[in-house]
Amino acid sequence: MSNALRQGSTWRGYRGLLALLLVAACVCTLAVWLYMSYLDSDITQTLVSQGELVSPQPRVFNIQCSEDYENYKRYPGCTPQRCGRAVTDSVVTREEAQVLRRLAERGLALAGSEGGASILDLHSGALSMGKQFVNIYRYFGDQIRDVITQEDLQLYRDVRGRIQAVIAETFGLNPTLMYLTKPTFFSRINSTAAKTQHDEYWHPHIDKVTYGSFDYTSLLYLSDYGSDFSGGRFVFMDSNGNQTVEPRTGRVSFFSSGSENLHRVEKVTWGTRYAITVSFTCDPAHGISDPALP
Ligand SMILES: O=C(O)CCC(=O)C(=O)O
Ligand SMILES: [Fe+2]
Repeated sequence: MSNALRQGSTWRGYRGLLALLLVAACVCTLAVWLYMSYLDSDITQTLVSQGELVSPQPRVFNIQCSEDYENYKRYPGCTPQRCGRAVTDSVVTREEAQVLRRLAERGLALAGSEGGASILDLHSGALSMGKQFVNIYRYFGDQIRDVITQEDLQLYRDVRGRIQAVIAETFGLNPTLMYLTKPTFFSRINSTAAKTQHDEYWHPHIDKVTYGSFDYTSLLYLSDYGSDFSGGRFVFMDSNGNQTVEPRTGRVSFFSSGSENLHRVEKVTWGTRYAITVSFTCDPAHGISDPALP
């Protein structure tokens, strides 16, 4: 074989190998990309499960505050310097949560949404009724005193105060510079199909955007994931995956309300889920007083 011929076939061999390598590299890249996007969409970690007891200290997960805070007015002693999320089972006892749950049951039994999500806001008096809301204080007048007692309201105030204290301690805030803000409400969720937008509790959202005044959100759970209901886990949606909190009677979950804590609630698939949303603002102008009977 002449030299030129030999060189030509060697070159063709190289070209073939190169093409093969290129195809292999492409396939590898595609596989890695598919795997990464699969992981991205499917990583769900349980932050705290229903069966655990987080006590005596809250379990705290620090996260970087979002840049949104640069656009908000700062209130020293309250505006988040540190952001994050935390869960504690030692701020509200199971017995206290059961008293509040019975209050929620009695209140919501007065009416309720036609769809699967009803709320009762003791501060404004708003109660879901059919496809809308009524004001319990106007609609039921003095009869409401049979449903909501002074002891219930005292318990709400106590619990609110303790939640405020644990949030302040966890995030290094001055509790006297945090104010309860609206809406503060009991929620009852079951698996009935939504009838109006008010029933669509499962959409991902940022509390600071949805509610405006919120700086710190807390949720007090009044029923148990797995035994009272299924679905209905709380989901923090992070860019690298989801983290869930499983509701447990008496469990308090709290977090900074900015976009670092995008979240949603899974659809409830059976049973009934009760919770209370208790939130705080740093802006005294958005503060409200504790719920009281008129
Ligand atoms: O009930 C929950 O777990 C969360 C509700 C919620 O995200 C909200 O009220 O903004
Ligand atoms: Fe929320």
